[in-house]
Amino acid sequence: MQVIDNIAELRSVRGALQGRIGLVPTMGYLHEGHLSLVRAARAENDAVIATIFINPTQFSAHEDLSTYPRDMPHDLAMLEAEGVNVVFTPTPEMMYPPRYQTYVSVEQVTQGREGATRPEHFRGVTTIVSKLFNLTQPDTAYFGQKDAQQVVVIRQMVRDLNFPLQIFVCPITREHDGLAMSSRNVYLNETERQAATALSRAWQAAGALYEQGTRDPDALRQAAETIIKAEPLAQLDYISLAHANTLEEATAPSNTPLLLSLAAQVGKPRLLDNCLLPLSLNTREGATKTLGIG
Ligand SMILES: Nc1ncnc2c1ncn2[C@@H]1O[C@H](COP(=O)(O)OP(=O)(O)OP(=O)(O)O)[C@@H](O)[C@H]1O
Ligand SMILES: CC(C)(CO)[C@@H](O)C(=O)[O-]
Ligand code: BAL
Repeated sequence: MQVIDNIAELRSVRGALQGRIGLVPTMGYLHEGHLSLVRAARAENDAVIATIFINPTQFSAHEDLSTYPRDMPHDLAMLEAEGVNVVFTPTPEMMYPPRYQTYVSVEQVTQGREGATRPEHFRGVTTIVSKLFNLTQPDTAYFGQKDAQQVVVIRQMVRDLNFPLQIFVCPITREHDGLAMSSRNVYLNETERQAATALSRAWQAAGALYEQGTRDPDALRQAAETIIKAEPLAQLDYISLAHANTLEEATAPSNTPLLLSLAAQVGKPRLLDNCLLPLSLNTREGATKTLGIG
């Protein structure tokens, strides 16, 4: 495995790679969720490039950029064990040198949900992901359903800017009790860790109602909200029930694929979770075929 920390070397190593290239962009502090992306990329490509970069432009001033968890030696050992060919680990100064002034903004699907609470976030994500696509020129790039709005935003960007690549979406990898794996789970103490299961219990309640035939969007949102509100350590940020292709909020009963997504603060971290409805869509194939496919 080659670990590369500068752009010139990355370009030269990329130029020498043959066949189909899969890209897995991450912010590090890797867990099984990240590894599920790496394994999919490994199985479907001739070479895999992973990136580890805590991208400052997607954090607002009050967020946890300086304390975001880091463990580069452990991350590199995990990626090596998975058979990754190249890991790119740039510095912020390399990606955003002095006088840097170019940003990529997707205008509509960035609104609401994560975009409401983190107004600068997606501009940072689409900027860095564009740069990583340009530098690594992958055939396929892998993202997690956990950040479902991010998938929709990136797919919109790929279509609009004609990036010649395919996006694959991997389902959410969970702890045994349902909590979605996330690097920020490390911030949870024991009591908060228990309380954090409210997020998966919330979408499961809405999912069960949906499977029993309920289609009223407010009733589905309400089922999820009741669970979060019953957990004193969880502070609800939003619950959204939206069309999975466009992210337009659902206003009427519908049998087309929906995304129920939610965010809540539990102690220090703000946690995300979601499910596609019908629940049978929460697979790699289901998520790849529905999220952000207009
Ligand atoms: N539990 C998970 N299952 C599947 N994919 C995941 C999971 N967690 C993260 N990913 C995906 O891994 C990629 C890199 O994510 P990132 O490095 O931000 O990890 P994270 O655990 O989501 O961190 P954070 O705690 O900051 O949300 C993203 O495409 C993300 O959606
Ligand atoms: C896609 C990404 C690596 C861009 O910094 C980040 O937003 C993430 O880890 O989901
Ligand atoms: N996976 C999302 C990255 C972030 O929270 O900035």
